[in-house]
Amino acid sequence: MSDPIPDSTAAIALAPKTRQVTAFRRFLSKPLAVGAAVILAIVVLVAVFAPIIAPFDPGASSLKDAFGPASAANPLGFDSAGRDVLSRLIWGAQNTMTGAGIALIVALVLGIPTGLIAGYYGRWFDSISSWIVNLVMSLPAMVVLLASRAILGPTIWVLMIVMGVLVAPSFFRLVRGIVGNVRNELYVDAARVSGLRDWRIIGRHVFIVVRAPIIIQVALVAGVAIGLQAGLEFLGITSGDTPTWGAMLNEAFQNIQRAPMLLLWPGLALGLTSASLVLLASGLSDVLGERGAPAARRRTRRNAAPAIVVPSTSVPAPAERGALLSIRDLAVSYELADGGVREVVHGINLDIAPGEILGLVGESGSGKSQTAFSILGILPEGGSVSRGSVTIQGTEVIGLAEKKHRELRGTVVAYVPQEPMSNLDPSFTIGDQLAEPLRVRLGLSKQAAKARVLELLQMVEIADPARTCAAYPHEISGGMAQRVLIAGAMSCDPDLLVADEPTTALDVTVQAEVLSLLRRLRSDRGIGVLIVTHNLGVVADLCDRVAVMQQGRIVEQGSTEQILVAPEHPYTRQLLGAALDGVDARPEWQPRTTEVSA
Ligand SMILES: Nc1ncnc2c1ncn2[C@@H]1O[C@H](COP(=O)(O)OP(=O)(O)OP(=O)(O)O)[C@@H](O)[C@H]1O
Repeated sequence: MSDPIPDSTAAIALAPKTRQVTAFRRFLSKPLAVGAAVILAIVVLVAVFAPIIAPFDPGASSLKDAFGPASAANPLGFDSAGRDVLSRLIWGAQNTMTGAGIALIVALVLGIPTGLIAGYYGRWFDSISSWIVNLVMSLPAMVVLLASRAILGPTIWVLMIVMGVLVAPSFFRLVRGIVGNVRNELYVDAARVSGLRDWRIIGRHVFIVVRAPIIIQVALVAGVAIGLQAGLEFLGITSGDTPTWGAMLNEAFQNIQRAPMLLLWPGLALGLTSASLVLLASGLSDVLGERGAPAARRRTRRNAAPAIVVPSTSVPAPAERGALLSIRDLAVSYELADGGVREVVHGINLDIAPGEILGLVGESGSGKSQTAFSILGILPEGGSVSRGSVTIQGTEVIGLAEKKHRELRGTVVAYVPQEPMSNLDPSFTIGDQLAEPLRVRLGLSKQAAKARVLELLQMVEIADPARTCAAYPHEISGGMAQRVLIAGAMSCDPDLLVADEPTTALDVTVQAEVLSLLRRLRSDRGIGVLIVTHNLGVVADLCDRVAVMQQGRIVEQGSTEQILVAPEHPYTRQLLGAALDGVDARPEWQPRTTEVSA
């Protein structure tokens, strides 16, 4: 069957490098930012090639030349010690940049990893690191630098390391804040469910989102570091031995009456460099800001509804456990803010045999997703399995070490989530995202993974796999995105597929196609499927058996035919009734009466 939405594929031809090119073009359209980048590039080149381009030794002095005027050999004249001003300015670029670089490197090394860990994991690491950061931020920087000078000596490089520690909190806070939001993105959950390790998820899916804001922050902090360094030198807090722009300013200021021009050159260099960094940061923030912002689609934390105790209905626990999936007496609980515990799934039993499709139906909040998450071992924070057993192919997964559970995810049990678009990382092409688990989990080479991705896309009936492979998520339709997620779930050839409302976000035609795809995968590959849905149409179309959930309990289960045709439990009847409510009853067929005129 071909994809009915060919329009999206047209856009795909533009795909992979378009974003970088557009960002670069957008940058070029900002004259101030481009000018600033050019000035900074010149300063950096001068700093790097200072030993080659400086005409004289910056420390060589000749008292007879003190305050000597400009000449062809010394275009900017001499300072109070008879040193060549141009050479000192050139070396000053190198030393000033090195000082700012040291502060930046220390700040980045301290701020980014801690911000990533605190934002991603939260808990005790976040509390402790945030406490330390608040402490550092509450310290007056100048006082700390003066104290450091007294203890560690007047060397500028040592003071720049201290400055790096003082500015590290700005990176920590930036990264922690963004990562805290991104960790709730569905595509991060999807990466977790596909069995990827945390460090890989952080490195690949999370870090990419903070990259742009970090670049902008680097430009701003570099300006601050240069300014502070110059301030320290100007106040004479450092030894002043190293030719830096700040040290030149200090020396010039002492002789302002006699040679005011000496202030001009280091002042101009500092002013131009700092202003360029600010302008560059602002330009970058315009250009990269849009890409850096995390997608606004987040999984919202559901509101806990008050617990309603309903009498347990007698659903006999099957005597034998299902060969593929077997759930016995599963209960899921959440910790409450007041220290109490709320049980949301109350001891359910379910079984799935290989090649069987089981529908888990029930109204919103009945516990369907909590059951699915328990199987996958991805219950949200605060939730835990409080009792019971879940086995997949005979392996008990409750209490299984996270490492072992991760090994099962993707290869034995895979997940097809509800919102296709939110589960794809907007920063990577479809091909990249599908290849990732193949390379990491199955150890395929780049080439082999690419070939397998094309096969997978073909398997889920995507019309032009090569184009889709090169497309970003925003360049494909919702139906294609759902197929891509199914392809991703099938990539490591699992035996059990857990699909959470896989058709809810799709229109009716595409829904039908996705259901037929799931049916075909079952018959071709013999996988078992647990499909979570509130749509009885999906159940009728796809499932062999149905379990009906109400308020955390399974109130009835049986074959699809039995549940739909002869439901026993009042709640099942109510569900069926609700499904038919709102549908206009079709009027009874009447033969058309045609009046024949005589
Ligand atoms: N993070 C959470 N913290 C506390 N309670 C939660 C949390 N997530 C879900 N619950 C509660 O668990 C119960 C079952 O939720 P679940 O998500 O399994 O329902 P569902 O049947 O899948 O509903 P839907 O069809 O709307 O997704 C609900 O009462 C919900 O309020």
